[in-house]
Amino acid sequence: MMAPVTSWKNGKLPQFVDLTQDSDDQMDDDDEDPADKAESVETLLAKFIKPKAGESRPLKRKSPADEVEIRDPPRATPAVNHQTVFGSETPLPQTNGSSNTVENNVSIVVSSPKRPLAASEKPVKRESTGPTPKAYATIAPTPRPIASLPSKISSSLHSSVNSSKVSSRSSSERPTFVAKFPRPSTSVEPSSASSSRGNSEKPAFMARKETLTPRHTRSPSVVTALQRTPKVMVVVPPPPSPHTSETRSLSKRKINRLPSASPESEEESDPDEPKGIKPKYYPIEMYDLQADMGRYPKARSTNSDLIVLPTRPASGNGSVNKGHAKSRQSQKLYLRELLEKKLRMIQGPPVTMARDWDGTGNLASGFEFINTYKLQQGVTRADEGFNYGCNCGLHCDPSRCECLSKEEDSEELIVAYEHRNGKLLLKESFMNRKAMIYECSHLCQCLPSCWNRLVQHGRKIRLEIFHTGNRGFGLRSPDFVHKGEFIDTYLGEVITCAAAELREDATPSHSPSYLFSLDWFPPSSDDDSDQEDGSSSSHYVVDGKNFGGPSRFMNHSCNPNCKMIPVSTHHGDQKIYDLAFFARRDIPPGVELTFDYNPGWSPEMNSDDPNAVKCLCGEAKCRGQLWPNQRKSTNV
Ligand SMILES: C[S@@+](CC[C@H](N)C(=O)[O-])C[C@H]1O[C@@H](n2cnc3c(N)ncnc32)[C@H](O)[C@@H]1O
Repeated sequence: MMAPVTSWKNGKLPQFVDLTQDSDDQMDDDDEDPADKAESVETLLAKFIKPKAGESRPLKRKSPADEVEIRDPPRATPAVNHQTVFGSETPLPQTNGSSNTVENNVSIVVSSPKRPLAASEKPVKRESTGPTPKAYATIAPTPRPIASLPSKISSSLHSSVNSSKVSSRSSSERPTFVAKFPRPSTSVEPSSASSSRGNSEKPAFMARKETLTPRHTRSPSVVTALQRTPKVMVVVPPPPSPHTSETRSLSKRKINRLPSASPESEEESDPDEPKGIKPKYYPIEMYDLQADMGRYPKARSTNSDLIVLPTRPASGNGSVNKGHAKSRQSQKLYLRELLEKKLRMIQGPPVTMARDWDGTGNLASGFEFINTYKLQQGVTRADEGFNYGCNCGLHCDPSRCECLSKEEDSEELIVAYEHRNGKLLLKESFMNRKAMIYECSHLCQCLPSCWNRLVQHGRKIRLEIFHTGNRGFGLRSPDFVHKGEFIDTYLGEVITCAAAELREDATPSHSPSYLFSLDWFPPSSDDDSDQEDGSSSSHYVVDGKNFGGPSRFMNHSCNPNCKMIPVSTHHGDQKIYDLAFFARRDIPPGVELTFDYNPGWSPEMNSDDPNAVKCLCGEAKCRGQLWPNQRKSTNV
């Protein structure tokens, strides 16, 4: 087996040596005194044949040329990344070392003193938003509805808020689904996974190995050879990955763990697709051929904890080889298992897939469940210094808690939750209100059981994804859901508005939409300009297409049983907050959970656009269309 060994001499790029030689041998050579070079061949042979006591015995001598290369100490670091893989140092493609997902590399600055800010400090901070304190300071006072501001802030802003803007800013207009998701191939921001792999920079040794050993092929000659010489047939280990040691170690584990999935289009190379599921890289077919010959049981033992979940369909459209009903069945079972494993990763009470639906292919392999927002490039949370907590003590006082917002033109505080039916539920009076809920945060002194903490504790009901038959998947609960009960939040990738537009442009017109604007607050004055640090000053958008939570499957109804309300636990961040769903009425078990995609709708808003997406909610007073605009469809 060939593998690279680095030569650092004069900063040269790695050379290749025969690794059939023992690695100790190399070490011996490195430690060798230069005088040894002058030793005669006879002396070396004598050493080799009869080593002295305590002397390590070389297994094989290298050629002089090799010795020179290896003996040089590693003084100059070559211009490649190195990572130890299987005991040898493997050069990796040079990357900039950064991930494109902000999730990994964005630094959220947390103010060191976790104390509630003094009242005099807060209003100044509240007036400004943006990713950095500096940016916030330059932004004009927020024309935010007074009624939706926490009391601490609204009092100071009251006089400065433009009332006409307030009235025109009806929250019923937002947030709404705004656009559509992208196709994986037209990623706006390259995903961290694909960028970190840097697979365009495949090292030379990798290319050579692939050329020399085309092991995983359906070629009849391979089959014949296997049948002729079953005894000597071995499963050849995978070639070295050009990527990372992590990829490599995952590959090793997968050899005997993934079921026999035979993707239709092996030649199609999706850079985001984990290579571990491709026979091109792993001897899946070899295994099956051997199993066919009775060498070992066909069903491989599976340790589900070690299965690496692919994020893309095994073949272009998630379908399987039509000619092989058997493998199609096993693929189906595998995808079902895969989906169930993914569902188990969702935090909280179980989320299941209805048993009567077996077409889980795309969903299983093309979607990832997440438990929190996935911040993407250009998206930053507001500095923690802009956050604050109340000083009610262990138990918040609803008559003075500074986290609460105030009624418009009133000093009365808006309390969102109350205890009913032994549960903490949304107050009926809040149901028709157009206001954001400000929950207590980690900066408050109150207990986790505080009545002003609900959404932050997460989902409490079980959920089931099912297929509606005419509107793609839908969501329901096997539990009785009480009126005012919190259901779940909408999750996804948080992307900039500009990125969302690009994603929408790249999406065919008849595709479902998973984009949800975080535009509760009016845009700042320099809306379309991007900040120096790469972040965007306009609102963000949540895209639940590729990553999301179960609520991403909630369909629209013109008579919905749920309502989306924005909820914040970071009161100084006007760009990132939760989109929480609450039950508008009691919902019996098994009834589909729906909400209004266009809550600001009025009859005159209905367009004659023939491309407007038809609503199939089936309600008596159905509006006939989901949105007044085109390019959305029910074709899911
Ligand atoms: C957030 S997704 C909802 C989940 C989606 N049904 C699925 O299978 O992934 C929104 C898309 O679902 C479809 N949809 C939702 N509600 C609908 C309705 N009432 N009538 C027709 N299509 C609907 C539309 O294609 C819409 O773009």
